[in-house]
Amino acid sequence: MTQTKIAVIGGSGIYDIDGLENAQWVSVETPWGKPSDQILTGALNGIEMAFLPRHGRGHIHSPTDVPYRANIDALKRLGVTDVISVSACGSFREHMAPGDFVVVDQFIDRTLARDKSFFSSGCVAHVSVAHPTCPRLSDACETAGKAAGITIHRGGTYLAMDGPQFSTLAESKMYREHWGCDVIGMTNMPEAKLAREAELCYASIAMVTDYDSWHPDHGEVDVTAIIATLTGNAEKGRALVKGLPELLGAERLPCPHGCDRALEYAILTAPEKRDPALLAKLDAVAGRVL
Ligand SMILES: CSC[C@H]1O[C@H](OP(=O)(O)O)[C@H](O)[C@@H]1O
Ligand SMILES: Nc1ncnc2[nH]cnc12
Repeated sequence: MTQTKIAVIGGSGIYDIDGLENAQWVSVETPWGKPSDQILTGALNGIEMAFLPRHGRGHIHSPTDVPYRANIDALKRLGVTDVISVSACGSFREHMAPGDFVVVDQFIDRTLARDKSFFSSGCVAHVSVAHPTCPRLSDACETAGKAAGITIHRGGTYLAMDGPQFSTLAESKMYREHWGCDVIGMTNMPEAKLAREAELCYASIAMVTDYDSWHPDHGEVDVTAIIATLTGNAEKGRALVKGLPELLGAERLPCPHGCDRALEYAILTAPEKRDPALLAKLDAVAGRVL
């Protein structure tokens, strides 16, 4: 029987979580380099937990330089089954107001300068990301959020941009009016794609911190105001996370949406043509099918 192990990847303003039993920061080495930081492991209501600050404690990594592959590999290596991404985002919708949470279910990936796959020549694989988030895990996040009294919107399209600068007014209007995006951030891609390749269920909780730059009644994006909103609403995030163990339970059944079997038929390179060096690096993320 597989045991549930829930990882929380904390975004800007979230560098720690409290309340874990037997909490311990552990170092994890990966073939893809060092993760953003040590990983806090422990348990919550009898369920194993892991917490990784995406930007590192002290906010060291810029959105493009976050070691996304090392982060996902490290979580997989620790036996994580479910990944909850918590991030700050700008909103393109009036009703998704600062302080609200959005359970993101779609992405438009505008990032360029990032390593987006564990696979490459020597072991070629193509996974589907048509539905990049796990509905089962998203359900749990929505339920936990509502139980914690959070205004939480189910479903939303997240525009992932490189940054670190915020968008121009023309970009902001284009994403909102023509591309149908609901929120914007700089980190959920390629994180979600890599989680799928590693056969991890992934859900994204985006906390609205601002209206980006499109809103006529709000000024330009201001990082000080973003952090103030994040800090002022941090308790909501903590309350949501605390509700997850009970909802997910200790026994991890196969994901009804197949996230944990994403690689089943994905690898195309013939066994005798595979690069042994790359296969060695794939031991954690693809070991199940190699
Ligand atoms: C602090 S404002 C911009 C910064 O915040 C978000 O980070 P994260 O997604 O890790 O919460 C956003 O994506 C930018 O990286
Ligand atoms: N407006 C915005 N654009 C990109 N990333 C953000 N993170 C928080 N607010 C953001």
